[in-house]
Amino acid sequence: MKFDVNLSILLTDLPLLERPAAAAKAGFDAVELWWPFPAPDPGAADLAALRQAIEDAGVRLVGLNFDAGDMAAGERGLLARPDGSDRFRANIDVAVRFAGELGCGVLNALYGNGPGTDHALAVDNLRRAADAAAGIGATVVVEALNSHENPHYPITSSQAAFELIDEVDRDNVAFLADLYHLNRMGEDVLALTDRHAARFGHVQIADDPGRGRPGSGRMPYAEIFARLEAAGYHGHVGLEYRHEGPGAFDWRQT
Ligand SMILES: O=C(O)C(=O)CO
Repeated sequence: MKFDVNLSILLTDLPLLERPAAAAKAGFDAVELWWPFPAPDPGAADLAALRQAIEDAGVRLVGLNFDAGDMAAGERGLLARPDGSDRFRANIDVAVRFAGELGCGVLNALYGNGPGTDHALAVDNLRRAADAAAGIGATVVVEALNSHENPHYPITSSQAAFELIDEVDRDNVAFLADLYHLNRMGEDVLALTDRHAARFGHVQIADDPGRGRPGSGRMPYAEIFARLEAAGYHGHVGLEYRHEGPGAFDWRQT
């Protein structure tokens, strides 16, 4: 498997611009990020500084979330939010350009919390994002989150995500299989992988319970990786778990 480090949830004891080099030092050649800025367009200087940090570290950016609002405050996307849609649209070209400059082929568009989400707006915004991403040969992915931690997020199953993706009807829109969220929702992630890996545009992992590193919970990750390979998944697997202190990546040696 090809693993990448999510720099928005791991290595967060370091300033953002030091995290790509820390990921490289830990033995990785790829990273992913939630939109790391408080605005849809932070300006050329901030974008250039982040790009430089990634390039200097010698890692590839393989996944980037579009601006999803204030994640720390609990927001989970802008696609379907009438009060966030303008912000999402202002971010589309900025995020796609940044991804294009770094050769990043996956952009994640989170739906947005209810109440008051507008499904037709989400479909329209996803089409706009997909059409922009097509210009750099990238895929836009749709993610299901677990409702225990995200009680207001409407897309909480692979089925709901597949339906949205089908409705958007663009070749470059796929499923982000976050196996932690799906497992927490009681989905059989092994069966899902066997049946639907061809629809996976990206995979993210954490163990359940706890959202820690593989081995900290009860998910059968050795089997999951074997099944992803057997099902022909060739993309990256993003490490999107929480870990404090040393040993965040020790499980890879076992
Ligand atoms: O908010 C989360 O938990 C995510 O996985 C976002 O990508």
